[in-house]
Amino acid sequence: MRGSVEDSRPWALVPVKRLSQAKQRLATALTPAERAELARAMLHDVLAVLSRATTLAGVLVVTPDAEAAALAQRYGAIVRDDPLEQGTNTAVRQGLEFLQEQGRPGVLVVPGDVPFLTSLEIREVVDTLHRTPLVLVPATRDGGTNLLAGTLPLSIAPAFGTGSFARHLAAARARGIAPALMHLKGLGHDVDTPADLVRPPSRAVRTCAALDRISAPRRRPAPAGACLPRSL
Ligand SMILES: Nc1nc2c(ncn2[C@@H]2O[C@H](COP(=O)(O)OP(=O)(O)OP(=O)(O)O)[C@@H](O)[C@H]2O)c(=O)[nH]1
Ligand SMILES: O=C(O)[C@H](O)COP(=O)(O)O
Repeated sequence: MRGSVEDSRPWALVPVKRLSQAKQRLATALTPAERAELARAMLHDVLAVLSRATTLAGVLVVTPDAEAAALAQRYGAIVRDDPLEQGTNTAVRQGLEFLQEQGRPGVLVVPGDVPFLTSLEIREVVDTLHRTPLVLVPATRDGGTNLLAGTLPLSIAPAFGTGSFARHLAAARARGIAPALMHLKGLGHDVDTPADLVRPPSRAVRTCAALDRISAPRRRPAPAGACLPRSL
């Protein structure tokens, strides 16, 4: 694994479901092939940022999907299978167990659908993690948790799913922990519903390209501040 045992930097943990099953809440707007393409593009952009983050010792991807696993390995991530395929929390727990067995000191749990995250935001989260045992980044719109970071073993159990931010916050407070809450523009924007398909100014080039290809037949004028051109 990247990062020696003495390496005090945390690891990123990315749970990724089978691409063919991804983004069910977009089924009213996108075909299954388009949903898989978008999920793949978003994973690319998430891994591109995490793999370059010098504040992380490594990236662990937990997935049952062979294509997602191959993509993760191209970015230098460690991959663990997810034979159970029983949702985000089971996958995250498998990843946490693995990182703890490896003696890793900390983790950033990052879903695969936050393509607008930035390396600066990751640095800010890691810096904050030096000062507090738990960091939560809420989704801007839907009450979800777009990043959960903590020293290992985690002080709370992963409770991802609808309304997860309030659950994570309550679990921390029940243990007398005041987590650091970070409202971050990039990490806060996950792509779950058709309303999320509007793009912020971003260098998530693969996600933007996928959205362009998907929206081309339905093209409305690109919203102001759409993805920056590839050349930038
Ligand atoms: N390994 C693994 N990852 C999962 C599983 N279910 C969800 N995930 C991942 O957990 C994160 C949050 O998942 P969701 O938002 O619930 O799933 P989604 O595909 O993004 O969206 P929906 O299908 O609309 O719920 C994403 O990175 C998913 O890929 C699972 O059973 N196994
Ligand atoms: O909070 C969560 O469960 C994860 O961020 C996923 O949330 P989502 O299903 O709203 O993407």
